[in-house]
Amino acid sequence: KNPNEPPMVFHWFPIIGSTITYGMDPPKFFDENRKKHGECFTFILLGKKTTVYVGPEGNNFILNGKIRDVNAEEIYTVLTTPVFGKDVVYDCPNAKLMEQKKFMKVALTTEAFRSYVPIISDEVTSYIKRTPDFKGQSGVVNICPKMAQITIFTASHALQGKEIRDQFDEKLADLYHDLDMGFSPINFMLHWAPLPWNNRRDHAQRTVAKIYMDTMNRRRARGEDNQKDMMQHLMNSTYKNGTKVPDHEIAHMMIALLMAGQHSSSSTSSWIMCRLASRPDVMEALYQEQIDNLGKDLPPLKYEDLAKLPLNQAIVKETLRLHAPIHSIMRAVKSPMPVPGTKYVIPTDHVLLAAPGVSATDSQYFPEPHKWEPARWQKDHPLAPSIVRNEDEINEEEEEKIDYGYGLVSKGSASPYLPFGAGRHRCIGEHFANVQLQTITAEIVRAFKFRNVDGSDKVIGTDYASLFSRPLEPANIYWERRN
Ligand code: HEM
Ligand SMILES: N#Cc1ccc(COc2ccc(/C=C/c3ccc(C(F)(F)[C@](O)(Cn4cnnn4)c4ccc(F)cc4F)nc3)cc2)cc1
Repeated sequence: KNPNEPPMVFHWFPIIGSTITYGMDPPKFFDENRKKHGECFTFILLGKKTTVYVGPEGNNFILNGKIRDVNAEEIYTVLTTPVFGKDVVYDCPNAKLMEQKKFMKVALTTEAFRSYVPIISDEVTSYIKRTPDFKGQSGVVNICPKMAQITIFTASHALQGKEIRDQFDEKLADLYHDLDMGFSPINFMLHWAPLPWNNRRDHAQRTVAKIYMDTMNRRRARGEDNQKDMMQHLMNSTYKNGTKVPDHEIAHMMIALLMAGQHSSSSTSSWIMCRLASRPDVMEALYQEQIDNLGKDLPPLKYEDLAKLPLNQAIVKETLRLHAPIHSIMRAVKSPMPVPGTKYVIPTDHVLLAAPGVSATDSQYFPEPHKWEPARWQKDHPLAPSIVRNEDEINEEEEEKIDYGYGLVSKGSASPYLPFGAGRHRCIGEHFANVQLQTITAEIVRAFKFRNVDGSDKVIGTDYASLFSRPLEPANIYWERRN
């Protein structure tokens, strides 16, 4: 029992430690141990001493840690590099990742989002028309695979461009599935194993990268540089040391963006649909909000309309508060880290684990924290977060911002709501995700009324076994077409 280290969670076996209890239900594991040991405690995850530090202080300690103290790529590269490809994201020095994030973020402009809204709307409406599961006037559907389909089409078309999206129908869909099989927590441990799915993953990675590189060569051969999509922007980008971004790195960044956009949005949009089915009253309020603000003939959605639908925006915010796709953010400790206000010094053989979702469901910040109540994000609502009146206000007014090389990001050290992380590794896809999710939600609300099959307000449990927490399957929803 070392007084200079955080308390250790009791466990019977070495190696296994608390892996199963944590892996089955991370939020329950965090809550139980926070009550026993306080906000900072250590447990054994697959043989690694893993120190959890929750709450705004913990989020700040880990997410705003100095680059000489905390390291992301050492933990994540075994998972991401076989799937994305070499020399990008976690397979390069952090300074290079910061430049890559700048390139990616610069291409995600308001002007680009203006063009994405009609694209996403069309993908949703045409999908609803052509898929057999939505034939007829009403029925029951297992919603997760449908949302995965809708998100892959919208994410690939908007983020990757039409020529890539059109290849998605045939071979890319299967290749994407093989790539995806490699994206699982088991590969944190078994990434090296010549398991059948790891061989398929490697073949898929090489094939998908080749599709991107052939597309780039075709564009050059035809002198086409007018396309205003992500690939074109990356082709025109140059690192600070003067070298142009090599084609294989462009292809690998495109795969990374596709994986990020797909998993986070398909999980979040599935949760949105499950939550709407549990609250038909909210779905009606959303429909009425569109009529009140866009006119009863509901003209085709455009980017500017999204800002006129505050409840629609709050749906995404509240769903991410209860269902953040990334429940555990991890860092390797590179030099002993004293924990302010305690006598703990975290040694370099520990891994740090931040769990922003813990403070997002803490009644100290959010009254009735487990109630899905999108209206709480509107001013003066009885359940409005006391400290976080509205996360944007905190960011604009009081919150400190720092530029790590890809634009100003909030430290988020005061905020108990950080579904997109904070600090150096903060998400650059937040605005794209909001445009995509709000557009998908608004189109689904126009087309259907949802309710739970048993008419209750219950919501399905969470599957934590995959990399991104998502609804347990099947998540059946009763749908009825609005005529
Ligand atoms: C609801 C949607 C999303 C959520 C909740 C989300 C969440 C996050 C979180 C929590 C992080 C920090 C990870 C860490 O600190 O280790 C992150 C980083 C990142 N995300 Fe997202 N994300 C979403 C969508 C996207 C999209 C659509 C893209 C790309 C278009 C994207 C690209 C990235 C990138 C490039 C990083 C930086 C990783 C790093 O710097 O280490 N994300 N995201
Ligand atoms: N027995 C057992 C047993 C034990 C344990 C468990 C569960 O344990 C854990 C522990 C940690 C984690 C971490 C999730 C994690 C981290 C990084 C990434 C990522 F890097 F991939 C990402 O951030 C993803 N991202 C960002 N924005 N959108 N997507 C990203 C970044 C940049 C980029 F360009 C593309 C990206 F897509 N993805 C996911 C998940 C589960 C289950 C069972």
